[in-house]
Amino acid sequence: MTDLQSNMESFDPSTIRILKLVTLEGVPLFDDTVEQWETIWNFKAKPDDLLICTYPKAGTTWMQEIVDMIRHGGDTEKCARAPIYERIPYIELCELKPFPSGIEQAEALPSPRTLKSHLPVHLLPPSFFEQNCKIIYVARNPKDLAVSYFHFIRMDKTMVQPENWDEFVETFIAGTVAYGSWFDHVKDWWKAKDHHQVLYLFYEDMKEDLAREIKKVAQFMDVELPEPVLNRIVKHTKFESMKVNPAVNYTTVPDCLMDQTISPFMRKGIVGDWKEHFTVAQSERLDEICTQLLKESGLTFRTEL
Ligand SMILES: Nc1ncnc2c1ncn2[C@@H]1O[C@H](COP(=O)(O)OS(=O)(=O)O)[C@@H](OP(=O)(O)O)[C@H]1O
Repeated sequence: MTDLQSNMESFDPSTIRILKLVTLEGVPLFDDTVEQWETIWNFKAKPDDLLICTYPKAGTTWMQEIVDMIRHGGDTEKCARAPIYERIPYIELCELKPFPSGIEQAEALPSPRTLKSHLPVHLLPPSFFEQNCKIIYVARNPKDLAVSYFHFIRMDKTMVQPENWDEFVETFIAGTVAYGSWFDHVKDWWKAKDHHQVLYLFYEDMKEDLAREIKKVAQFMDVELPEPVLNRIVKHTKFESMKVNPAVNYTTVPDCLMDQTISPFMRKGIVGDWKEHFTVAQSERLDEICTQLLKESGLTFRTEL
């Protein structure tokens, strides 16, 4: 068992508090992140760091496991060495003392490191760009993402609970949720790919043809993937496999922090679940706003396959 896991096991539930959102340069972030902002902003990325960046609930964990499998030649045992949040630190996370912050975890890792962030482009520590680090961005259509975010918040005991789905949709569209406007996030990272080493991928494409998207990731990482290794990675990172894998499904996090009886972290893993949640009016409104806000960017999203 790793130190972090034994810390998890002895975690004192009475230390949990609900995180407030504090706006930093137009983006609501968790208060602990903002308190530690100077340390986060001054994080020293190394040239061989690989960053996985997403708006929350876009398929981060999925990409984390794919990258770790590629780095380890498809060796599933090596990828079970620790939970995903320990193998790939979430750099701006610094809630929950006495756990180490994302930065402390990153600093303790040997290179080459893989790191996770949900930060928008303008808040990413500048060293990632100065060091010309490779960045993989995963985007997901806003309807399925909003549904996933809603259910995640319901089970995450450190987040302010929305009244109900209708209220959540409004806050999501208004960008008053953690990490701010989804529209700005996906658009700004889309623009960033023209100036930096950013591989921009879509959750829906991964669902459509996982092998094809894994090959793109491996090529970006300059790793040759022999067919049997690719097949192993595909099998290991399918939703059905990840759902029952304790190294990625967050079941190692105590229930008092993430109550997966309310909603599992690996919930449905599909494209189109939004149809079970959005009213026709909500769906049409979001479509309209999307068309308006994304039209100049050329970015389009698929909401069904
Ligand atoms: N392998 C695989 N295939 C398909 N879908 C997958 C997979 N792994 C994770 N997921 C789904 O991704 C959603 C969680 O998103 P994130 O990992 O980005 O969450 S987080 O921001 O890191 O908390 C969450 O989506 P929903 O099921 O729609 O809630 C997960 O189920």
